[in-house]
Amino acid sequence: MRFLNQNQPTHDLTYSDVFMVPSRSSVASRLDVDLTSTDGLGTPLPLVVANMTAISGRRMAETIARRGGIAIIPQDIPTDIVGEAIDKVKRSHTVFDTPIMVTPNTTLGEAMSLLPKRAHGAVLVVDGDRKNGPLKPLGVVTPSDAIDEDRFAQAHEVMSDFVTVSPTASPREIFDELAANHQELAVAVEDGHLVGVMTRRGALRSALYQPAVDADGRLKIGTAVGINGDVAGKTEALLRHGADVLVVDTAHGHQEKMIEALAVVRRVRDEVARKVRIVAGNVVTADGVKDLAEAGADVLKVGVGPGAMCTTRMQTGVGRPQFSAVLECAETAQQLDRSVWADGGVRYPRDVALALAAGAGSVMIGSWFAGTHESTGDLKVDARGRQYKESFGMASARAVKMRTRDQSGFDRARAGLFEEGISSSRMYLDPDRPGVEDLVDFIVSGVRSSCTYAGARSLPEFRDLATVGIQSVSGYEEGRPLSASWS
Ligand SMILES: NC(=O)C1=CN([C@@H]2O[C@H](COP(=O)(O)OP(=O)(O)OC[C@H]3O[C@@H](n4cnc5c(N)ncnc54)[C@H](OP(=O)(O)O)[C@@H]3O)[C@@H](O)[C@H]2O)C=CC1
Ligand SMILES: Nc1nc2c(ncn2[C@@H]2O[C@H](COP(=O)(O)O)[C@@H](O)[C@H]2O)c(=O)[nH]1
Repeated sequence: MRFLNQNQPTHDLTYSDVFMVPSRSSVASRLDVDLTSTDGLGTPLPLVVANMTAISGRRMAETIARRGGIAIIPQDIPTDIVGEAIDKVKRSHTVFDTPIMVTPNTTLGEAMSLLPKRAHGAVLVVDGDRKNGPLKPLGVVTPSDAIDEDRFAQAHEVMSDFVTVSPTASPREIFDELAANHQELAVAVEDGHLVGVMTRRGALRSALYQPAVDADGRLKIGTAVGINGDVAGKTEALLRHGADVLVVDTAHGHQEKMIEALAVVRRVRDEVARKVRIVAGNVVTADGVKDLAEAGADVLKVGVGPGAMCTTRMQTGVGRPQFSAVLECAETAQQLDRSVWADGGVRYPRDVALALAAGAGSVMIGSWFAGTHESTGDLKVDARGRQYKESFGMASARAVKMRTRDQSGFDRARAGLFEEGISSSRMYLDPDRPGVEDLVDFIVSGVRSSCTYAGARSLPEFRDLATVGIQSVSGYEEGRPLSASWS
């Protein structure tokens, strides 16, 4: 990356402070751009879902991995539950989605309450015990099946037929089959047993994206470890459960306790002999990168204070504008043969592109993904009828209370005084992009386009070729679209 007109910045910059200019390009199509991450994880997309309790669970992990990214399960979740989440993700199909399933006797009211958990807009009625053995799909229930029906009607009484496809059908064949039948959801069945579902849009996505898979061809998932408590025991358990990356995470990553924790995580990883990448943070300086790299981190997580749930900068005055933090840390990491994740502050596709131009190997997103069907929270509706999910920061009093649940009442109450995050915020679902895959489409189309503007076919090329300028507030404002006339 270079600065336009050789203008070296005289102060640190946020994503909003910068822009990129186009360069002469030989890349004819945005589809010619390879967005494989450069952090050593090799995920087909450079996108990571932040380890935040309100956001990252197994539905999120499965969905994002199917499209090429990876989710990190937070450190506050009990290890056995994390193990179950890993197991479920690993057993998920890499191409077909997991449907919401109910038994034939489930009430319509209950079936409809489950609908927002996934973006398919349908609930599948199945026969069989989903814990033991194959399931037989019987029908689907959609909101239109529910119109004028009693909430206590049973699913088998209101369900409608579905389009059946073979698991070996191509996305194009499935799309065409659905279009010919004026249907939205296909059910993949093999020997009468359920394999998964695919919507028309899912068929398009399957043709555009590659799943992020491990050496055995199963979907990837990462987990976080804190620096307190039984770091060795937790690390070993997570590795044995099958975690594909370990994120050693704390607010102030450049502290000696982190360096000690990293040594433990690295030792256990080598003993268990699973060569997963170790990510550690958060840091924002070259010195932080050097110390954590020396302590055993493969990837450095960069960002103090840019997060949407974050009160650190207002509480402490500590942090650093994120574009400059990523740029400096990525340069140092590259010299040490390491990589960085740009963590926090991403609100638009442009921010992802700018983080990658600054040298990030992948970009971590939290709050933006909170307002989606796949985040962990329950869907709520405000007084104006807008759908939202509740989100909260991992250093908020709410999260601290959960994290310290094994401590005494006194210690918990004292820890709660040191909050540096928002305990409750509303993340509204965008009616045009209510699913995390809709946001992935939005981000990926933007980033592919950024790459072709720079003349880059891959992320290493993008980092080399991007030309970045510094803009005023009015420069940024000029780029914002208007939803109404200006006079
Ligand atoms: N990226 C960011 O800007 C931030 C991210 N977070 C996120 O919140 C989550 C919780 O992190 P965290 O609060 O570190 O909780 P942890 O449970 O990981 O504990 C942090 C440990 O570091 C010690 N510590 C020393 N100095 C600090 C400091 N300035 N801030 C916080 N802890 C300090 C704490 O001791 P003691 O409590 O006794 O002081 C405690 O032992 C993580 O997921 C983290 O990524 C939190 C804040 C900022
Ligand atoms: N200072 C705080 N930072 C937090 C808290 N919870 C999470 N985070 C950080 O934010 C990013 C995600 O950023 P976003 O803008 O995409 O939401 C996350 O990975 C953490 O590093 C918090 O309570 N306080």
